[in-house]
Amino acid sequence: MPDSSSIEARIAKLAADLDSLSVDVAHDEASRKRLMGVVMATKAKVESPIETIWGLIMSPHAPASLMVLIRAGVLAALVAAGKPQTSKALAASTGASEALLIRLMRPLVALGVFRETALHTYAATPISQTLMAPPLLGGYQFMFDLATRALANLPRYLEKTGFAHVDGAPGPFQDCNHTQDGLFAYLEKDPAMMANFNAFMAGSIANRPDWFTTFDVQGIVLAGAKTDAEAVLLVDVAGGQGHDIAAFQHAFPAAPGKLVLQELPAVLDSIPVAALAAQIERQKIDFFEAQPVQGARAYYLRYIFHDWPDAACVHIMTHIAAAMERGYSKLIIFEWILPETDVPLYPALLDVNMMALLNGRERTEEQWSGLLGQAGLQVVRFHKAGADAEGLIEAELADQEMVRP
Ligand SMILES: C[S@@+](CC[C@H](N)C(=O)[O-])C[C@H]1O[C@@H](n2cnc3c(N)ncnc32)[C@H](O)[C@@H]1O
Repeated sequence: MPDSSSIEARIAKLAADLDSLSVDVAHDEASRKRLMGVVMATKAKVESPIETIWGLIMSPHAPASLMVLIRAGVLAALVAAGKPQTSKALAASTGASEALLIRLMRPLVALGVFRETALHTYAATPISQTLMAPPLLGGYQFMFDLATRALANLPRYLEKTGFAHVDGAPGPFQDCNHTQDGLFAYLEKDPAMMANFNAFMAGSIANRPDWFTTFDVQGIVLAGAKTDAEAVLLVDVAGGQGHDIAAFQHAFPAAPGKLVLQELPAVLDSIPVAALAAQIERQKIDFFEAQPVQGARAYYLRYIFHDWPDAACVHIMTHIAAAMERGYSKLIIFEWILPETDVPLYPALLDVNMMALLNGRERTEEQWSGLLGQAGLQVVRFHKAGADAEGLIEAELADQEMVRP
């Protein structure tokens, strides 16, 4: 057994190496991710099972504390101040109890969300400053209020169903909110939370790259696209407030054909007129009804199918298939393609999130092929960007006769 002084010396050397490495990888995303993977894998080996279990049990407490400070206006007040604030001053400016603030600040200071600069005096950190960005602030509130509530209810709900697979409404979300509504109908009745959700979707989630910077858009969409005035190049089906198609238009200003953003009426109505370039046509739709654009080069859907159980996905896909031109139109899906084994933590967690919130799911290649097949479509190619990233599923009308809705 190595003596403890040599172990101490090795730990000190490792700490120093990690410290300098963390600075060196700060601007090299691939190396930074690799280092994070190594650190997490090492943590899992070094941590005792009891520490791991206790970490899981205690993990909701910090997000709840932070949510209170967001709602009470403390986060915004601290970030806006740009300098340390006492608990007394924060309590006076927000109306929250000073004793409450002091208690909730403790775990967040321990996690580095805020900094304690003196007794009961706090300052923002890069974490709290970053959290003020609308996509993150909206996303945090949406996820905490709706997803976390549905997730907390998941065990009780599943116990009631005899642990049946979640495959449609009513599911955990309906059960904990005592509603028949799905998430999107629910959001329509809560405009403030819908604004949080739309801001969340509009931001590039966790700095994920756009599909057109990762995949071969030239080969998949642009090459062979029709150039006549009426031709539609790309339909962003359920594209939120248009952030994705706007970025596409910005990246390919000379691409031939029209760009169409389709969404539910309430979402389209929430987009200011000047927010999107005039070249982007807006169209109100319900994707459970007939697809109004016939024969587009590409029907693009990002983060749509994981929101829905299989039967609903086939329904949506069947309507798109009915509008596609054989040998020309493509269905392009930008979502996770789960590996069969060793699924990375983030998409594995997202799958559980989809179950609790939307009765939806993430899918493997085999599951994607099965769904598309039921809608009269076939996979041309699964384009992958690594196990820890979303992939692009390129599909076309299947060789056999198309299924009509
Ligand atoms: C998870 S968001 C994805 C939005 C966007 N594609 C993105 O990646 O940011 C799902 C979107 O589906 C839209 N949606 C839900 N039900 C719909 C329906 N029946 N018809 C059309 N859009 C719908 C929602 O309004 C929401 O913007």
